[in-house]
Amino acid sequence: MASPTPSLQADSTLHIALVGNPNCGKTSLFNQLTGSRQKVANYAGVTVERKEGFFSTPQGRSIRVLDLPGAYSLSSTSPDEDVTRDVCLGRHRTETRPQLLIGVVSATNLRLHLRFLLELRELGVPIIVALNMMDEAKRNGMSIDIAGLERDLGMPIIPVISLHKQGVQPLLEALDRPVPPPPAPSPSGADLHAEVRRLIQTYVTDRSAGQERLVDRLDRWFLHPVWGPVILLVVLFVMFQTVFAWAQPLMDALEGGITMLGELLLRPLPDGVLKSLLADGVIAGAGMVIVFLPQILILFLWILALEESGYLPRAAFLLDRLMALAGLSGRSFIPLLSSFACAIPGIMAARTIQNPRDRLVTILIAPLMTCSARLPVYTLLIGAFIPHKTVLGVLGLQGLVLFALYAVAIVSGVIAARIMTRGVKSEEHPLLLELPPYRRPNLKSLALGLWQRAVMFLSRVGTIIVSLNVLLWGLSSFPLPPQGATGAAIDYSLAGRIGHLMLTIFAPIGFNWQICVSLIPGLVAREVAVSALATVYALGVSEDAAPEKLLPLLSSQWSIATALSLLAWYVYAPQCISTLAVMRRETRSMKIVLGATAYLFGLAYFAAFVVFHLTKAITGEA
Ligand SMILES: Nc1nc2c(ncn2[C@@H]2O[C@H](COP(=O)(O)OP(=O)(O)OP(=O)(O)O)[C@@H](O)[C@H]2O)c(=O)[nH]1
Ligand SMILES: [Mg+2]
Repeated sequence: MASPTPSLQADSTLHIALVGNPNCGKTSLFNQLTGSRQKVANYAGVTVERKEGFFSTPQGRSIRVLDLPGAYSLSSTSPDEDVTRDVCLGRHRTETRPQLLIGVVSATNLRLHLRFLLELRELGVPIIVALNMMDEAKRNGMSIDIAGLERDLGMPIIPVISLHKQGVQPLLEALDRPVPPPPAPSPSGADLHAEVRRLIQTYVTDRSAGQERLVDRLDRWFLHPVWGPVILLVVLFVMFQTVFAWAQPLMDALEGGITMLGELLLRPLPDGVLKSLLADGVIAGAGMVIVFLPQILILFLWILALEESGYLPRAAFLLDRLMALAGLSGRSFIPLLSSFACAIPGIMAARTIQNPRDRLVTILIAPLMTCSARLPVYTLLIGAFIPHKTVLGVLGLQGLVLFALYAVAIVSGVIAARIMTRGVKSEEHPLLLELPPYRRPNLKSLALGLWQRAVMFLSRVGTIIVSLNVLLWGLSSFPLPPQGATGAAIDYSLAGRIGHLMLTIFAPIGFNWQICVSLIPGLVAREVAVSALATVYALGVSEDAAPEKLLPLLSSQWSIATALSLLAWYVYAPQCISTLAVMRRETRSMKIVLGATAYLFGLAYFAAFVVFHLTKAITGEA
């Protein structure tokens, strides 16, 4: 149940915090308790900052709860774990020490998680143990003598399943009882590992012990030195193929719908400024971007399913050698992988990296990983310039080119990192990655995740993209052409003039003035370039010419060299203000941000230049 504002209840509110190892289900539990939708995924290091929530127990006790980043111990060495340590020790700058800790422990990983719990016991703070993932433990044939363990540990233990509301009911009820006294610490100098072994031997029966588990059987394939990388490649390949193949019918339908809606809305309006604003500024612009919703959702469906499946840390393990080539460790993999959705969470996830140099390099190359905002630009250009045909019988050429764009970005990231680290090996501890159990993605949470993405995307279109496009429309429509002018109005406008001026810089890489105009709003957010192109071209036709669709227009007006050059530009250019802002926040250095911006724009220009001239030489275009 969501609760009233904290300030009203400040005095009587119980302050609790969820503490435990990474991936034990703290955020799942937090979401069930508070009704929030914080990110949950099946790998270690998902939560990197504390999150606050409020709820009340069945009997009306109001509670403030903190979800903390997972930690292996209280002697942390990475910025995310620092938060957890500081809160637990009462040393945090803004948080008071919680009155009660919920020690979250996964029943499927007691060997590791009980150790941290024993460390928490030393703190002298009341603790309730939430023994999570009881469903999985039962399925694995495990049984735990909870009453015995509870007595031995001196802390109440509440079995929970954080996948659904009923699963956490027992914990809610426990929170209605008086706060337990702090547990007695272990005798000083006790060997915590030995203590954990004793506890498990005494209270846990694992009927599956000795049998080969599904995890091991799957890992034999997924981590195989030859088959592992082959499977990884196939997974990525299929992913990009489906982005085109599955999305096409949906995109066509959306496009048809938007065109119809536009006509319906615009028909009653007289020709003039208002009609042009709506048609060329809003509908052409926003419509052009909305069409890409299916592709973005398909990409996210894959990302969410992979995140939940437990496969990602395996991929990190396989790519450890590639990371070593870049002078980084496998620990940089997940932050970089998150950057494929969006560089912002990726840069934040770099907090899980202990070594400061590795962390900085990871942050600096994160914007090179292909975020989902590039997808509209990529697919627009691929759709216009790459023929829709299959090669080798089954592979779509368009999907193949998309795959290649991603691959180029990854290789560039590796090279950039190698230059920054000068190939010096990472001093990060050797990769001790936890391999989580495999899990079938839950359909409900997938659907919810996709829904959240769709809402986010549409609200971005409705806010940033529409406003930038309206602004661009204004710049492209005024000042009005002089009396008796013959060309398109945009040629006389401010944007038209700026575009022509920018040609001095961009003509050498094959950009025309329309592309230059679209780059300006595209600096704020990448997708805007697509809607901006739609607006610029819509305004570019003279009054009596019939409006044309953007795609055929581009393929008839641009040379392939220009299209490929723009694609190359988009692989590298740091056109996203929010990414630069997060970089500033995470590194606390404007110098780093300026350096990153300069190196990324430099790379973009260089790559576009090479691609443009190479393509021209190959195709023999003038
Ligand atoms: N079967 C099962 N899965 C669970 C349960 N609780 C959580 N999970 C899954 O466990 C994984 C990790 O959950 P999170 O809530 O992200 O774990 P966390 O402790 O917040 O992880 P970090 O933020 O990385 O420290 C996800 O795949 C969840 O769906 C449970 O009770 N049963
Ligand atoms: Mg979490």
